[in-house]
Amino acid sequence: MIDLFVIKVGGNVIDNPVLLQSFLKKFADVKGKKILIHGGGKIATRIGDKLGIESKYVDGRRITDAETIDVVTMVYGGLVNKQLVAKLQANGCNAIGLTGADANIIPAYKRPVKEVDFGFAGDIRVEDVQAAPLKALLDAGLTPVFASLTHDGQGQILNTNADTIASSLAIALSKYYSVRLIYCFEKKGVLHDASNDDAVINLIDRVIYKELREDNVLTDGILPKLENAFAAIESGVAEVLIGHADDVQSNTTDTVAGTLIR
Ligand SMILES: Nc1ncnc2c1ncn2[C@@H]1O[C@H](COP(=O)(O)OP(=O)(O)O)[C@@H](O)[C@H]1O
Ligand SMILES: CC(=O)N[C@@H](CCC(=O)OP(=O)(O)O)C(=O)O
Repeated sequence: MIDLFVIKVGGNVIDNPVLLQSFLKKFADVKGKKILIHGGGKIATRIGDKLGIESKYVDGRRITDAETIDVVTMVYGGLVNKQLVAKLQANGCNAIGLTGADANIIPAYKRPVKEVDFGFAGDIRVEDVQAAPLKALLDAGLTPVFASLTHDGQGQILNTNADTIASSLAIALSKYYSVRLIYCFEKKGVLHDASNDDAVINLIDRVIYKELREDNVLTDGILPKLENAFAAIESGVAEVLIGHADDVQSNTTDTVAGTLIR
């Protein structure tokens, strides 16, 4: 099988022009077939603030009411996606910007209201993801760049966590490719101590994950990231890595830097 790199870039990198520039150059230089996934939660929060629309999160997921879905559609699908595509083009990478609504690649359903009403937040059933149009774009030599938006098939855009989109696409594309899923963020990997950037844990399996959780080593966004990483590795994705955006290139080779998920 041909290799495919499915790479997600984190919100703290997108929000840092120096880190972002360096990441995009390295991403553009990655050899072979690749896909980029992004969110941009921090930028959406800032622009929402300017418009008087306050951002609320529960369990790391944004409460996406009617005003908020318009903000995130504009920010993720417009501003961030098109800026990333233009910057990749400037680096010689023939990128094409997409949301999950384009070519019906990521159908989703509105999260049912239980204790919390997340509004227009979309959950994905991996079996619904349409990998064939993505393969056609990859075969045409293009590099798809996905904003963290999906749709319900009835005309409604939904807001879906970018880590979840990355793992869902990686799983769906595993029928065509040997996929390496790489989560790039502003830390060198999953850390023994979140304040010590050098305390990288080289390998995490379910047993180690349980121990780390019991020891309260993992908090905030790293928890859903690891859940998405395990979902991928347990559903046919060949390799899953979590590492620094600056290490993206070595993480597409054998000289892995960061945390390997098994
Ligand atoms: N043990 C840990 N190792 C690495 N990051 C951790 C750890 N515990 C908590 N974190 C936090 O998790 C965050 C990553 O999650 P998140 O912000 O959702 O990522 P992204 O930027 O990719 O969207 C890090 O910025 C860090 O603050
Ligand atoms: C439903 C939900 O929470 N969606 C996320 C999508 C963006 C995202 O995941 O961006 P980062 O990877 O940059 O955090 C949000 O709006 O924050």
